[in-house]
Amino acid sequence: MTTTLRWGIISTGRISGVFVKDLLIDPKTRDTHDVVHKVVAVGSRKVETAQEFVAANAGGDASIKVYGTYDEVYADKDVDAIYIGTPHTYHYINALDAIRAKKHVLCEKPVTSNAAELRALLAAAKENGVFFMEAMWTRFQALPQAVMKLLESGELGAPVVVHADLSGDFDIHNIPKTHRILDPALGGGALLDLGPYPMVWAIMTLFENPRNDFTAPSNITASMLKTPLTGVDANTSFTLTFDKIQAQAVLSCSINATPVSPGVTIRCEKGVIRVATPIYCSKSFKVEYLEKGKVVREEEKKFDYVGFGLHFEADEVARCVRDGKSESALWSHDKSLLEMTVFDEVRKQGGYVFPKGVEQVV
Ligand SMILES: NC(=O)C1=CN([C@@H]2O[C@H](COP(=O)(O)OP(=O)(O)OC[C@H]3O[C@@H](n4cnc5c(N)ncnc54)[C@H](OP(=O)(O)O)[C@@H]3O)[C@@H](O)[C@H]2O)C=CC1
Ligand SMILES: O=C1OC[C@@H](O)[C@H](O)[C@H]1O
Repeated sequence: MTTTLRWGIISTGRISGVFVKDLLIDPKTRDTHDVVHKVVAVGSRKVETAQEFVAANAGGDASIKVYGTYDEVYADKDVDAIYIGTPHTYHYINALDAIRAKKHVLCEKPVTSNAAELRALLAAAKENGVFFMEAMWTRFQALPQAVMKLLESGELGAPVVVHADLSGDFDIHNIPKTHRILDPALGGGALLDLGPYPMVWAIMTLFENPRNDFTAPSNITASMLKTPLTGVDANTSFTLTFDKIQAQAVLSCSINATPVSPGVTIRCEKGVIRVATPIYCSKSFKVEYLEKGKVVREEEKKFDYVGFGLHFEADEVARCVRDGKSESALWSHDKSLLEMTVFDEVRKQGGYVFPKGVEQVV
C-alpha cells in the first residue's frame, strides 16, 4: 500500500522551490516505496508569483491550484499538509494559521523566533490534533544516521568534543539591508539561519547519545559579533556542556565567511570522525581509528541520492501522518525546543534583541 500526502506550499522563495522539486522526484530513486507526494496548492502574497513558481518548479502543472493568499491554501480541503518556507519571523503566525485550519505542518528551520512561540505552537497542534515538525532535514539523511550508528557501536569509545561550524559568504556588504539575512525584523544574522545545523549535529551526537539519555546541556556559553550594517550577528560561537556524558559541543556560524571542510569533527576516546562540508547535506565522512593516540586505520564513507535532500523529511511527514502520529521520533518536539531554548540563551548572552513586535509570544 502506498500513501499519498497532498501538500500545500506556503510562499514561493528559494527553498520552497527546492522543496517542491524534491517532492516531485520519484521516491523509488531513494528506495522509498511506501509513500508518495503530490503538490496540490501553492500560496503566495501575489497569485502571479504563485503561477510563476509552478512554471519554474513544477513544470507548469495545471492541476496545482495557485492562490494569492496563504489563507486560501490553509482552507483548501484537498490539502493534507502545509510546508512553510517564509522568513524565520513569519513561521509562528503561518504555522498557527495552518494548525487552526487543522492541517499537518512541516515548518522551515529555525522553527520559530524563540522558544515561547514554539511552546504555543505545540499546544495549538495538540489542541487541533495535527502533526507538527520543524523541517530539520539533516536528521533524516543516511549520512548522519550512519555517523550516529558508528558512535553508538562504541567502537570509537565515548565522544569527548564535537566541533561544528556552518558558514556562508552572503556578500553582506553588497546585499540590501532588507535581505532576510541582514534584516533584524526577519530574524537576520548567522545564529537563526545557520546555527540550526551545528546545533543539530550537537543534538545527534551528544544529546541523543544513548549514554546522555536526552539530558539537556548543563551549561551554555555564547558570544556574538554584530555587523554595524544592521546590528544582526555576523558571527556567533557557542558551547554546550553535556555533564552527564562529560562531553562538549563547540559550535559556530558565520554569514561572511566561506565554509570550511570538515564542517563537523567528532573527537572520541578511540577515534575521530570528520564530516565534509556542507554539514546540512554532507556526502562523505572520514574516520580515524586510534590506538594509544596513534592512527591505526582510516576509512571514508560516501553517500549519494537524487535531488537536494529535502525529500527525506517529507517522507517522514507522510509516514507520521499515515500512522496518526503527532510528532516524529527522529526530530521530535523536544529537540526543536532544546534548539530554540539554546538560541534564546545565546541571543541573551550575545545581546541580540529583536525589534519590538517581532516575537509574537515572549
Ligand atoms: N532547509 C534548507 O536548506 C533551507 C531553509 N531555509 C529556511 O527557509 C526560510 C526561507 O528562506 P529562503 O527561501 O531563502 O527565503 P526567500 O527570501 O527566498 O523566500 C521567502 C519567501 O517568503 C515569502 N514572504 C512572506 N513574507 C515575507 C517578507 N516580509 N519578506 C520576504 N519574504 C516574505 C515570500 O514568498 P511570497 O512572495 O510567495 O509570499 C518569499 O519569497 C528561512 O526561514 C530559512 O531559514 C532557507 C534556505 C535553505
Ligand atoms: O538552511 C540553510 O542552509 C543553506 C543556507 O545557504 C541557507 O541560508 C540556510 O537558510
